Amino acid sequence: MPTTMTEEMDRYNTDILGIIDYDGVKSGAVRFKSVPSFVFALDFKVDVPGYGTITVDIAFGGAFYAVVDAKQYGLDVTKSRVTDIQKAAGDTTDALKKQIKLTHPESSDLAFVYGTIMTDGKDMYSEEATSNICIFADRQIDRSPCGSGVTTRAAIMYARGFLNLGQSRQFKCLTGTTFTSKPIRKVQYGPYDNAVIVEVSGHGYYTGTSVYTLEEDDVIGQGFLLN
Ligand SMILES: O=C(O)[C@H]1NCC[C@@H]1O
Repeated sequence: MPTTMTEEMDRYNTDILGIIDYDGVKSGAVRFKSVPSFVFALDFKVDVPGYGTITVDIAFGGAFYAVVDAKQYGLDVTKSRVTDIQKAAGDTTDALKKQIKLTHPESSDLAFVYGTIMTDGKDMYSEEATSNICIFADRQIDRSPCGSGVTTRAAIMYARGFLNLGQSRQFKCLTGTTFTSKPIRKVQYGPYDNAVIVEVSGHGYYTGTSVYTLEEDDVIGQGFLLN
């Protein structure tokens, strides 16, 4: 039986793969392989009104995120009020949208800052988990360490030489949920020769089954476009 994600991908002849362990009774570990992930800018200075000049890394791990040590705002991701972290991160995303133009090698519609990930600054390798909180879209707070977020963090750690191919790092968030993120393959992606495919794993739970139907005369159900 295949034992690594790469072997599984070869087995199914696919580039996209999510795997859920299931013993016939109970679900278990869940893992997926990311899209090509890459660093767009390291140590980018952004002027965030009310906070001053903040230094962020910007990278893509399925979406573009700014990754920043919460200490720059006088905050602590394990102790500060979540609303304070949400405001600082949201204001940073808003400021970046005005102060940097992003590009993506394949999809221009992905070329925007989707969120800001506040971290404990523990980027250098450790067997201990590093904590982060991801504030994304319209200032939503992720209840998990964020799949695309820990992909992004792994791409940055790889680029900085803090994480090697095949080396796992643990990420946790306020709810206590932990994800593992591991760069598994270096790839060339557009102009990025240091892009990586990242494997993210966590734990999944079965929540239910739905069956959807489209009746023949359901015209709206077929989709519509308002403009
Ligand atoms: O885990 C993820 O990647 C998603 N959760 C919040 C941000 C992304 O949409």
